[in-house]
Amino acid sequence: MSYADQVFIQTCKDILSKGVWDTDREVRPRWEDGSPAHTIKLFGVVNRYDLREEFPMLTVRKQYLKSAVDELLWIWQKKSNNIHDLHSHVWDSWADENGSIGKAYGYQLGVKHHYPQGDMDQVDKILWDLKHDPASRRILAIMYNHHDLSEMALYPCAYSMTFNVSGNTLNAILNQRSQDMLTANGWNVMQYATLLHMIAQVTGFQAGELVHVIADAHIYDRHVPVVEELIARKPFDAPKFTLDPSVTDFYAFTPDSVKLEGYQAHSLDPKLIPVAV
Ligand SMILES: Nc1nc(=O)c2c([nH]1)NC[C@@H]1CN(c3ccc(C(=O)N[C@@H](CCC(=O)O)C(=O)O)cc3)CN21
Ligand SMILES: O=c1ccn([C@H]2C[C@H](O)[C@@H](COP(=O)(O)O)O2)c(=O)[nH]1
Repeated sequence: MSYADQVFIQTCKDILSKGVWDTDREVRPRWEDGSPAHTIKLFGVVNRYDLREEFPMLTVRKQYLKSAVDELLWIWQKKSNNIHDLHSHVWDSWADENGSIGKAYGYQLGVKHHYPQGDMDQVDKILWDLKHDPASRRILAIMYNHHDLSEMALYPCAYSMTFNVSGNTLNAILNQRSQDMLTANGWNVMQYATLLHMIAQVTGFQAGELVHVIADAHIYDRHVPVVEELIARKPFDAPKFTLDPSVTDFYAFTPDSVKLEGYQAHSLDPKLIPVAV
């Protein structure tokens, strides 16, 4: 059984059995028909994935790794905030008439800051530190910039990634303030596991643990029956993940740099997953 399935199933069971509904409150997100999208949530979920053991990928529902990696590279490599630079439609509902999602995600990672080593953005600072100062405990990127929140279509959810070296191993903590379990838990985990593999490869480390800290892990009301069906399924084993070993420059990765072997997964009709906006 894929370890990511085990974690997903347990987290969803915990949310459904111990979670708290927000039905008595006003909430921001809406369904397509305009009704409020309520959730049941659990506060403070921490999941650990050891990338040396296996790649964290769901099999209880088929996932599209290349599409997820395309969005990851849109943020971390292209540092774009425009959906015209994205090959999927996952951000369409939050874009303005020019395709912009405002000063969120990729925009924040593209802003240059002044450091003792020179002016660079947060991604290049991470790459510089891992190459020149791997003992540093200050290697992180953060997109939750209060100064610019009023100009973001959606406030960053997966908002910070902290890198930390132990021996030859590169570990990371993904901080996420809000997680839509059905739409994006598997999606975000495989994205940031891939990022850890990529950054480790180009800085000469072995990818180790990804620790995923989620403040508000929730299941939307209309997703509950789908989640109940998914967690009753019998998972397959995790696929084998490989990253093109010839890539030594972070900016040379493409979605085709990732490969999966032996990925077996249950299908799920996308119409069953409406996304609350
Ligand atoms: N309510 C909500 N949940 C989210 O997960 C979410 C937001 N809003 N707003 C911004 C982004 C958009 N996200 C999304 C939206 C849709 C898919 C999605 O439909 N994924 C499909 C594959 C899509 C494709 O490959 O083109 C899937 O099956 O995983 C994934 C992430 C995650 N984020
Ligand atoms: O990468 C992402 C982006 C977004 N989400 C989810 C989490 C929430 O359900 C919504 C955002 O709504 P807020 O009211 O701003 O929390 O999007 C995700 O899970 N992963």
